[in-house]
Amino acid sequence: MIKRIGVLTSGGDAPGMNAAIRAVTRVALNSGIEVFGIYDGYRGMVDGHIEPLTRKEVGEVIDRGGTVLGSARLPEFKDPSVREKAVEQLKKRGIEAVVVIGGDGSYRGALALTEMGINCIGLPGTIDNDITSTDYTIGFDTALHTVVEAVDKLRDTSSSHHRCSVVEVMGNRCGDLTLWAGIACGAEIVVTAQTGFDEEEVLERLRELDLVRKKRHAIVLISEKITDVHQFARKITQTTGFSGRATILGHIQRGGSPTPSDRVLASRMGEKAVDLLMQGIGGRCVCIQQNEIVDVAIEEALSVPRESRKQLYNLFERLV
Ligand SMILES: Nc1ncnc2c1ncn2[C@@H]1O[C@H](COP(=O)(O)OP(=O)(O)O)[C@@H](O)[C@H]1O
Ligand SMILES: O=P(O)(O)OC[C@H]1O[C@](O)(COP(=O)(O)O)[C@@H](O)[C@@H]1O
Ligand SMILES: [Mg+2]
Repeated sequence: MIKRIGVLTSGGDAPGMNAAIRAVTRVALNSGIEVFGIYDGYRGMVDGHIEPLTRKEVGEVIDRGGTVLGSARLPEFKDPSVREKAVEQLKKRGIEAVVVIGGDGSYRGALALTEMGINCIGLPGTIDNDITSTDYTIGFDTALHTVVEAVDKLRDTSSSHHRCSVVEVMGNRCGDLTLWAGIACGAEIVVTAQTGFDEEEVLERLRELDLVRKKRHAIVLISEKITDVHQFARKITQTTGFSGRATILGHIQRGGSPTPSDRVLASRMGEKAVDLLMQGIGGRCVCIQQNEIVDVAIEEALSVPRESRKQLYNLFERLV
C-alpha cells in the first residue's frame, strides 16, 4: 500500500483550499499514510520546498481563506525537463503520489506528472467554476457570497441616486459567477461570454428600464475580460437617464472565510482523493455530480464542453 503522499495548491487560490488540505492530510494520516506539504504549487515541487504535515499543522485552518501551502503559477512546468526535476525531488523523499488542488491548468500539470509515474489526483479549487466535469468547484460558493454581499450594498446607494452600477465579476471566461450572482442579487442585466456584449443593445435596455419601467436603479453585472467597465459607465451617464458608476470587485472575490458548503465540499473531495490514491489510482480528478462525489479521468474533465446555462439565463430574464 502507498506510504507517502504530497499535497499542493496551484493556480489562483480559492477559499476552501485549506479545508481540502486538512481533509487530505487527516484522512491520509488516519489511514497510516504520511503526508508532505508541497509549498507554492509546482514551484515548491521543483525547488524541493516540501515538508511533512502533521494533524496539528492542519488544525485551525478550516475557516481560513487563501492557502496555507501558498500557490503559484509556474509556466515552465510545461517543460518536461523541469518536471523531471520535480519528479526527482519527490522520489528522493519517497513521495509516491500527489493531490493537486487547483484549476484546469493545474490539472494539466497533474496529468503530465501521472504520465511520468507519479499518480496524481486533481481537486477542483477555483472560484471560477470553470471545471466542466464538476457541478461546483471549491471556492465558487464563497466567492458568490462575496459578490452578492457587495452588489447588495451597491444597490442601496444606486437606488438613492438613480444610478446604474456596472459591476465587473471574475470568472476567467466562465460566466457562472456572474449569472448566479445576477439571479441572487436581482440584477437587471448580466453580460457574460455566453450572452455576448452588444453595447448599444444594453444601453437601449437601460433607457427602457428608466423611462418605461421607472426603475430607481439598475445593476449590470459583467464578466471580466469583456469590456472596459469604467468607459461603459461613462456612456451610460451620457446616453441614458441613469448616471453610471463602475466597480471592479477584483481579488476581494478570492478571499474570505469559506462558506460551510465549500468546507463540506472540500472535505468530501479530499477524502475521495486519498481513497483513490490508496487504490493505486492516478490521472483522475474528483467531481461533484448531482450531489455525488465521483471521479473522472483528467483528460475527460479537460475536454467536457461547458454546459449551456440557457435555462438559468431564461430564468434570469423572467425575473427582471
Ligand atoms: N500544459 C501544462 N503542463 C504542465 N503544467 C501546466 C500546464 N498548464 C498549466 N500548468 C501548471 O499549472 C499551473 C497553474 O495553472 P493556471 O492555469 O495558472 O491556474 P489554474 O490551475 O487555477 O487554472 C501553471 O502555472 C503551470 O505550473
Ligand atoms: O490572480 P491573477 O493572477 O490576477 O489572476 C486572475 C484570475 O484568477 C482567477 O481569479 C482564478 O482563476 P484560476 O482559479 O484559474 O487561477 C480568475 O477569476 C481571474 O481571471
Ligand atoms: Mg484556470
